[in-house]
Amino acid sequence: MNEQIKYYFIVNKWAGAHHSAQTWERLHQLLVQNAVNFERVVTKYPQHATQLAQEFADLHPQGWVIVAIGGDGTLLEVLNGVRRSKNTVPIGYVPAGSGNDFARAVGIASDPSTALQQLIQTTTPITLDIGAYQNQANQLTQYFTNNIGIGFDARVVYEANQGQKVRLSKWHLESMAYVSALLKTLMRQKGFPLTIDIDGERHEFANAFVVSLTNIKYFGGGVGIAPRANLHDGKLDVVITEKLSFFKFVKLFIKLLRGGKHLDMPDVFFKTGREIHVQAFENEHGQVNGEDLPLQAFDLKIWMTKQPFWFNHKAAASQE
Ligand SMILES: Nc1ncnc2c1ncn2[C@@H]1O[C@H](COP(=O)(O)OP(=O)(O)OP(=O)(O)O)[C@@H](O)[C@H]1O
Repeated sequence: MNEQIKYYFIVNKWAGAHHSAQTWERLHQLLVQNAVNFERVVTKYPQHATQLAQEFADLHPQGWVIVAIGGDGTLLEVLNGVRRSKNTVPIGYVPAGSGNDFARAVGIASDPSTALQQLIQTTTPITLDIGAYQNQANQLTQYFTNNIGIGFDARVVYEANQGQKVRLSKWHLESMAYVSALLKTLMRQKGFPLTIDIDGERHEFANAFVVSLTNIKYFGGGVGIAPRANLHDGKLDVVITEKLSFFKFVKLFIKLLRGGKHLDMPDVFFKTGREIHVQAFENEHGQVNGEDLPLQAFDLKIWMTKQPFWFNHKAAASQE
């Protein structure tokens, strides 16, 4: 434990289909038992974590770690707040969401109490790749730890978020919401025209369907879309498929679930790159870190940058 470090916990009690509130009660007890020096704040509305993180980072340039407690969406909000600050503050993360893909990718324990122990035993920050993007519609620079998706995966997120997830969570069946969203999207999502420039090389797709620009191996709660993703190489992994027949899609999905053999299929486009410009010319669903982006004709510039995080180095090294 680094005695000099203090922790500012930003708790999203709405994450994990509201189970995060109980998780925080357990974590709070552990913090008190371990005499950890901390403050905490609870988010009051969506995007509040961004404001809280920015304000705190502005006032506390040194000696603090800002810790997101929630899912990948809460981590995303905290990251964007920290990046808006004039100070560089390391980010910690305790997974308490439904998907928790970032934790899975970097080796943070899925059990929140164990993840908290890992956090408070950390002594120095680790710097990892993150993605930055600018939507040409608003020119605002935003950041992500996990991935951006356009089309299929984004629509699954959108469909799953249409209320069923929270309703089903009462019986711990939130994964059913994703299965139902997946089937619905498979039937409804059409292919769309897409142009992508990867480090200056142009690729065109008449019928894009799955478009994943990813910094980590997983999306959608543990689906290994990019098994070769590396958080130290300064590159994003780009995985694209066009609309396939139902049987080809099932074949792809099986390969995907069986450890990433899908990248070798001729129907799958895979490249890595540092600077990406992606344009979809029709209104499509989008997602970033599992959060809906408004339906739009996407025109995004994406590049890589670095962010200090606060977690166990050994766990991260095993992801290289
Ligand atoms: N007080 C609040 N009231 C309502 N929504 C909130 C509040 N605070 C945060 N949120 C929203 O909760 C949403 C869910 O967060 P998050 O993604 O962290 O959890 P999750 O969806 O359960 O997990 P995962 O993304 O890992 O599957 C985010 O969109 C966030 O903006």
